[in-house]
Amino acid sequence: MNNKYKSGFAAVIGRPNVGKSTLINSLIGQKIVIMSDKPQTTRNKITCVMTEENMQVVFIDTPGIHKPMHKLGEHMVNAAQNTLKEVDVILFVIDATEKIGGGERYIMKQLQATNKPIILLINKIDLLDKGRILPIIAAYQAEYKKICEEEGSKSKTSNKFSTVIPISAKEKDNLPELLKELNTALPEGPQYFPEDMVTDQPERLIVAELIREKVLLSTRDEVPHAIAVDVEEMTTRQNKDVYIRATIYVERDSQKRIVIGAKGSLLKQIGASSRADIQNLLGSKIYLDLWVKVKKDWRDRERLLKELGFND
Ligand SMILES: Nc1nc2c(ncn2[C@@H]2O[C@H](COP(=O)(O)OP(=O)(O)OP(=O)(O)O)[C@@H](O)[C@H]2O)c(=O)[nH]1
Repeated sequence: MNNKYKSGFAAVIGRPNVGKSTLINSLIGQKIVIMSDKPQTTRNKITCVMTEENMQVVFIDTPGIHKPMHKLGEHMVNAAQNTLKEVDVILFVIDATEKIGGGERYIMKQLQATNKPIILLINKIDLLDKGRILPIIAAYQAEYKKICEEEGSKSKTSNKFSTVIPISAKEKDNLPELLKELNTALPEGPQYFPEDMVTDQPERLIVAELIREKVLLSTRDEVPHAIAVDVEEMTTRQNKDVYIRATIYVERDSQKRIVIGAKGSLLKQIGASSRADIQNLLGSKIYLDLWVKVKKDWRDRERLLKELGFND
């Protein structure tokens, strides 16, 4: 029956750290979405395109929905809420090893207002005994029903998830089931993007995300999320080598000292590992010129947010 070509948009929603980036990477098979052990690292909406024989899915990797705390938080929340209105299907990812908490309830409150099909993905099942999965599914279904009733859900859909699939994004368990459900949920449509296209984000933004990931990984907890990376120049030389100049923005002098490290040692390390990843991504030899600058309270400056690409 399903032999018509399908295409459309799928939003990936979930609390920070539940595995959204890992899921997209597993599905698309290339490292393009920032991954780190720190929560809330996915700030840009990176759109990935997955082209299969029977469908093309454009994944919107939303920033984790959470309550606004400062301006940057508001941007993230707005981006995620707008995304919900534009898509054909919503993937709600939860971490099976964590109890349902305020974060999940907050998201479910927003989901009940949409009339889009919602696929609940119970992620990280590789960390659980099989017997523990069914009670988790039941708990989520009961909680969602309760929230829909409390909110007097006006949506046309029933107060149920369309489908629930236990998965392991890391081990790629049950991902074929997910593809099947996506195919059912998507409307008939053309292949919008060329087959070899994986993301529609400009390369500069991806390069900035890769560098940002390296800074977060190498500084551990010493430099919080108060960093941004701006790729100021990216030029391909005649011999096809690529020259990249990028600036890491921090909020305080002390953070600048940490990122640079003793005699520049940490910055060198960040540069080396970033270069390796970027080389992999672009397939060319990379010259990376990295700078660190202090911009105080940059999180609350609208203009700067725009400059750095957080402009929706
Ligand atoms: N064991 C296990 N770990 C997983 C799985 N999926 C993700 N993880 C781990 O969970 C952590 C967070 O994963 P991410 O993919 O960065 O999470 P995210 O939801 O994109 O996080 P934000 O970008 O902060 O919103 C990483 O350490 C992943 O390796 C899984 O299926 N099993």
